[in-house]
Amino acid sequence: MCGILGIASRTDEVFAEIYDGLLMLQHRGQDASGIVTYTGENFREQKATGLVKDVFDADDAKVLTGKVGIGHVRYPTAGSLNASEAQPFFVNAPYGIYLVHNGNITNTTEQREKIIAKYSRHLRTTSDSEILLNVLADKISDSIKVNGTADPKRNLFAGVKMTMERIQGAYSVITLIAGVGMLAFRDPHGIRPLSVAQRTNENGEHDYAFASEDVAFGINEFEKLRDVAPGEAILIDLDGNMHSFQAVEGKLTPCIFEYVYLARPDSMLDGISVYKTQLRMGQTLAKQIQDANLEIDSIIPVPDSARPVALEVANATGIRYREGLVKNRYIGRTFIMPGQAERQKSVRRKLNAIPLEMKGLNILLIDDSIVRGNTIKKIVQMCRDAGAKKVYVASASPPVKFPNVYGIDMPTKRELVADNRSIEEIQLELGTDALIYQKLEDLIWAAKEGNKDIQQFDCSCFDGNYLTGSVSDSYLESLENSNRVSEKMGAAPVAGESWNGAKLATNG
Ligand SMILES: O=P(O)(O)OC[C@H]1O[C@H](OP(=O)(O)OP(=O)(O)O)[C@H](O)[C@@H]1O
Ligand SMILES: NC(=O)CC[C@H](N)C(=O)O
Ligand SMILES: [Mg+2]
Repeated sequence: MCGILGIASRTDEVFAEIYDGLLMLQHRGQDASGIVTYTGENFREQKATGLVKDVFDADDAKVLTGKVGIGHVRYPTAGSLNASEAQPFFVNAPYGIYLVHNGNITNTTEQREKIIAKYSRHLRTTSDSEILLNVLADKISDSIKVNGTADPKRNLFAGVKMTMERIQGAYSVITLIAGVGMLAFRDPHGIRPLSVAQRTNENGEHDYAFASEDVAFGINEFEKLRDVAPGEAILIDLDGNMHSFQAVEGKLTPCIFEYVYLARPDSMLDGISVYKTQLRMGQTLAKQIQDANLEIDSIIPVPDSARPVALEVANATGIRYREGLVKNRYIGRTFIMPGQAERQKSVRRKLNAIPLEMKGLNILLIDDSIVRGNTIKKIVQMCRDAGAKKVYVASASPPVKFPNVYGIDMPTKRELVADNRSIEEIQLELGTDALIYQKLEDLIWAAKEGNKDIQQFDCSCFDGNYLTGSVSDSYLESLENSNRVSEKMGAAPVAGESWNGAKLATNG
């Protein structure tokens, strides 16, 4: 997952607005940040590895002028960690296009070959997003060849349609196109979120914004219009008019893990409140906890993301809720930190047990998910060290058993603690006195209650069902061996080098 944002406004303060909006999306990616604005003549770009607050400064506000711009916060799920893969990406023809992407493209190998062999393009990085941009550019060019240059909107929409027919995987995208405007589109399954918002100035004119989560709108006084439909493209032209086009037929199957962990609780995605979904997850989990007949003195959430679930479990079971773990708020999200060693160390830096809530007590820890198991394993030990008598654990989502290929960093099966283990074996591995997982049907119910029109969710990390088509073993292998290093080295690669010493393609 990454966070993407775009604003087409009538004021010249778009850089500051994108900056503020990206801060609201920081939880979606902490590896790199980037913003590009368009002055009407030129693009102005700044991107680097790091958090939004570290990548941009007051001088950027002077340089990145213009009324329209797009931004990105990255959490790498394909390609490498290298700074050259920070987004937005640029291609200079046709028009000059900048692109930001949230998701993962699953047929990159064949698309890479086609781009190079058929269109004689050169790719500068190992990023799937760069491939997506180049396919889009090729397809818009193809349309220009057939239809001429007179109607850019027609060429853009035709280009998006052909791109959607060629690209597989998950993609929510915003592009900035010289002389034309801001174009956004969402894959035909709508796996990753994307919504559009509007605000009206005193002259009755509209500004528009796109964002991964609607929580990014309020800070700039935008009001959400709706979610972008799966398979839809929306263009905001440079005169501030909005045009929509259903590029291909879509069927909404959003990623259920967004509601478990990725999105902020104060966001609404595809008509579903993340917070309310988490409360409902608490209701269903409570039933299982009651059925387990454990003697529990207190329910303790693993901060932050498990709090709403734990609160509702406590309400439903009548067992007291206690804050027994204190979070150091200056440490980032651990699950999305690259490198296994880094993740493990950061759990210890991040959370600390309150002995008063532990000594001689039977506690039930609740977390939203158990992925690699690093977080909960460390916490269980920490609680025992602080004097807990029994440490039970409940996960608000089912066992994560399959790689995620749609933009969440769960690339390899074998690094998942639930891979090839029974619940008893996982319990043993994590060192808990009892282990309870949410049932998948309960999780689906919790999300679906928010929007009964949604027939199906992408639950692939729980059930291995890849809705965009079967995912080849070679693709999974390529993700596993990608230059993101993941847990292989336990650390980020030296600039210009991958985990196995091969040179990364940078700034070629
Ligand atoms: O099993 P693991 O691989 O350790 O990953 C699972 C943990 O990672 C996430 O927390 P994280 O610390 O990223 O963020 P949070 O503070 O928002 O909960 C998630 O909420 C779990 O606690
Ligand atoms: N998590 C994401 O959405 C990442 C986008 C893209 N696959 C990248 O790795 O940069
Ligand atoms: Mg957590």
